[in-house]
Amino acid sequence: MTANRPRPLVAGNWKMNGLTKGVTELDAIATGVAAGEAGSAEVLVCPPFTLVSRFAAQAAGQHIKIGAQDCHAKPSGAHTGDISAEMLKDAGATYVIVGHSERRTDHGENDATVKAKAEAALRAGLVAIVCIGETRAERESGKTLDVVGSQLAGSLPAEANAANTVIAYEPVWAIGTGLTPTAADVKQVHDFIRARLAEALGEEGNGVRILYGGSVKPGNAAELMGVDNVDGALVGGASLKAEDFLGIASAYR
Ligand SMILES: O=C[C@H](O)COP(=O)(O)O
Repeated sequence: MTANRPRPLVAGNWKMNGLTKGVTELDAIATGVAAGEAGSAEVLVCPPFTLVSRFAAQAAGQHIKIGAQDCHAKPSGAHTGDISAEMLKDAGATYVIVGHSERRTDHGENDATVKAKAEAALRAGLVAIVCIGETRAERESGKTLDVVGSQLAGSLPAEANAANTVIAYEPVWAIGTGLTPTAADVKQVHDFIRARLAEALGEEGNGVRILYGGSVKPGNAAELMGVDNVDGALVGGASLKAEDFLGIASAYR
């Protein structure tokens, strides 16, 4: 384990899942966190846009944060169907995920787009969770560190610091597949990201949280969260059920 690790963050990305009845699941998560099931970890739920305001109201006064899954780079304007970081802040969000591989693939987002969105998040007073990660073909051709390094350099907001920016390393091939890298592979990439953050941000880079994401489940969370420079998890499918999500967060109990 790394000395002086930052406070871990366990974040749930609900993706395009969740209706208003999801409030009961959120309550169950909040109840578990209040009972100490997440230990020292900060716990965040990122529902779809439609639930951000409702969840933020529901989570008020509880030890749980609410975030969103994307934002537009501009604060307002003629952008039909888009949501700005300022709107998310107004709705009660405190975090926003940017550059998830599903956004990069489905919406053609590149590093410049992601950087602009991360900077919009900071402008609005949100914490940006910046996602990076290699595809299976990139890993198999030995390009993982090149890809991750290039995405990090291209996506990191100019004013990044330990309080306003989180990095999420998500190998694309591990998302929703049940596959995960070995602990040694995760360590190699997280150590590399830490070194690059320290180069870019100096001492501040040592405090930036680096999450692992991709098929994190209650059964593998303790091993993955125990790896050096893994400061928490970005969880997809397993964040939809309070019991599973708390089972992951309990790695920090
Ligand atoms: O944002 C979360 C990741 O895409 C991981 O998703 P997953 O836990 O369903 O593999």
